[in-house]
Amino acid sequence: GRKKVSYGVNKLPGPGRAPWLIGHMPVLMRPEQSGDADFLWTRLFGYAVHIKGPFGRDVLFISDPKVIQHVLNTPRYKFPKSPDTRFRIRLVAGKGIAWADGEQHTRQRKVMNPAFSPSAIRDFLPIIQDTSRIAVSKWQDIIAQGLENATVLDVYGWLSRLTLDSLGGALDYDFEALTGNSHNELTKAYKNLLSAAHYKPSNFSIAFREICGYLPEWMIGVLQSIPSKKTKLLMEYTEAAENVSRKLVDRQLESIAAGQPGGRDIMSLLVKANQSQDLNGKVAYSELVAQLTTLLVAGHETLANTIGWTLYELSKRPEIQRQLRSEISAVRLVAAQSGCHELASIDYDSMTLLSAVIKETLRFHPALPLTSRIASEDDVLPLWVPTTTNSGKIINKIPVQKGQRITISFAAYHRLTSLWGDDAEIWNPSRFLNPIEPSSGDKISMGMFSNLLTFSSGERSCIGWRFAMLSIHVILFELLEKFEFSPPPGNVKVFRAAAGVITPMIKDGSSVRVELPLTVTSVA
Ligand code: HEM
Repeated sequence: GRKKVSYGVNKLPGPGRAPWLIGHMPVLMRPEQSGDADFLWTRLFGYAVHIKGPFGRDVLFISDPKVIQHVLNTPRYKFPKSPDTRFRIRLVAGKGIAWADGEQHTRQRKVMNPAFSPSAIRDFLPIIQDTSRIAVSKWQDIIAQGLENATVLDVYGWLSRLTLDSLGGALDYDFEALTGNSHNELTKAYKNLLSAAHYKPSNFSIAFREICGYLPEWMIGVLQSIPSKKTKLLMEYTEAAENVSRKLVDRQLESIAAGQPGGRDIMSLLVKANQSQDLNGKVAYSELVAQLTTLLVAGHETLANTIGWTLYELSKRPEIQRQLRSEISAVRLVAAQSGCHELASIDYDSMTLLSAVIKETLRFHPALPLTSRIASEDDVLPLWVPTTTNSGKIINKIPVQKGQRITISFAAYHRLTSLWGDDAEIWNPSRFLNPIEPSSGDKISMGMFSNLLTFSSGERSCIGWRFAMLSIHVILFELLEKFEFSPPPGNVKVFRAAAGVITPMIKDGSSVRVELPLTVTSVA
């Protein structure tokens, strides 16, 4: 039998009662702006909060660094993704690595790692540079057509096409999203896929997705065939992506069979790595195919968002843009003096201000604001900051039982003043130029760098983080070198929509849409 514990998740402070069917999910998933509930709960109730999930379930809502470190960094899938989370992932990305669990995940990750190694990523640099320059010259053309040297552009729309094309380049597939004359089925199916599928879910779909996590395969198939606008969109997309993916995998298998060396693109590296595994290590053909969909979903809008929010913050700060531009010229000069006409990845690494600006955006606007896990066995979660239970008891650990749901708020964690300083509520890149030591608690060490959780941490962390960081550096470099960004005229308010990823949207009368309008001026 289980040990009786006198305190647990349901003894922690929290927002209290909620409707049985949907719990506090509407507050969390349909806020005015992404993170509203996260910040409010953390401010009112502390770093470990008791909320209600669908069907009366008790959920631990957590921003405490030590608990997060324990949950994400304990190996061997002790805290797997919950069934409803996996269902959601499966709907947008198929049964690829983000969906897989346990041993299947280990196998897939091993086969995919070579395509995301530092040296593989360096090979993708020219693709990212070339794609960025296509966007730059398109913008210059648009500006040249007007009377002034400035124009208002939907920067998010452009970034979304740019990141799709550069990811496509790394996958050796041409989406033709920037060239604009595309009738590509996948490009069309892709437009704002994540935001369309996740913005303002109804109470019905919140409960529905929860249930789907537990249904047998065939029943999900039947339910998905019930036509709704959102599922139809997703299914069209998944179908288009799988067609493309099959072509790419087949091409690589054929060239291996013909004894040819094969490409250096992600899918080729993936197929090659799989061929070199022994029988136990190999993943199935369908798993290879599912990876393309996964990579596009995981990498496309997340990248566009992060770069978009960086330009949004910079548009309000001309002085930081000026400093960045001098850092950019300096790097160009050093490269030219050493006889290189093209920049290498170490050149981008050397840019301290640009890196600080990017890190600050990753902290302030983490593309994925939260993730959900489930305890696979009874455990005790150590707290960084002691908390007080509803009965007044001060605790420094939380016992949890097998099956306990845990929602990790990256967004709230990234705003803890005890970790990031008193101005955590403000976008301020200088915090990464002169980092402060946290004043209290044990040392925290997690995430891919700088204790940021934007790419998560541990065995389920973002496999594409190096590719993402290089892309963000290169794209911002090319854009800031040629253009100045400022707020658009009028009183346009861009808001952080909670649409799975933190998406820039604007209100236009009674309708809202995905858009980031900025004034873009050619640098003389
Ligand atoms: C700024 C851009 C990006 C951000 C913020 C981001 C963030 C994340 C996060 C938070 C996770 C963990 C999800 C969870 O546990 O709930 C993740 C997983 C993943 N990401 Fe990224 N990502 C980015 C770009 C990319 C790119 C460019 C790629 C690929 C080209 C990629 C591929 C993946 C994959 C395959 C996974 C699943 C890994 C696994 O489960 O083993 N991501 N990402």
